Amino acid sequence: MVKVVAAVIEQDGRILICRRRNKDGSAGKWEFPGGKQELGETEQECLVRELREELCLVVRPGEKIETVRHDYGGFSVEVAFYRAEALCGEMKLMVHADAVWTQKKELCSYDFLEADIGFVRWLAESK
Ligand SMILES: Nc1nc2c([nH]c(=O)n2[C@H]2C[C@H](O)[C@@H](COP(=O)(O)OP(=O)(O)OP(=O)(O)O)O2)c(=O)[nH]1
Ligand SMILES: [Mg+2]
Repeated sequence: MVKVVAAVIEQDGRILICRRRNKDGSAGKWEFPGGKQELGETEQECLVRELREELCLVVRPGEKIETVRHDYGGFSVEVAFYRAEALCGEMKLMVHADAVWTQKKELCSYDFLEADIGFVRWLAESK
């Protein structure tokens, strides 16, 4: 079971989502920025590190919204979705093909990674 932490960064009713590069697994799918938790690292530390590495953003982790387990057939993941606040940094795409600040209600029109689909539906309906 691979443990993954992902960030839900909301600003002015919009949420930051990122598109995976074609060379990655799950090519071209949309996701919340984040990545695999390293040994000896807390979930919050992982979130801060991943957002710095992937987008050059300094974030402050907020509440854990939900944990989702998903079997991709061959490997399974446990994704912890955290709210996060972007403190500073100019966003720069280091690993993703694209990033979009989407309206919450438009979230469902993006082709997300399988593990995220239920969560995305819930988030799109949330206030
Ligand atoms: N970042 C992220 N990964 C997700 C999400 N949903 C989901 O199933 N995953 C899966 C895809 C990957 O199999 C795994 C970790 O993804 P990752 O590619 O971001 O890991 P990483 O940043 O540490 O990258 P790497 O060092 O392994 O290249 O979690 C999500 O919303 N965000
Ligand atoms: Mg990642």
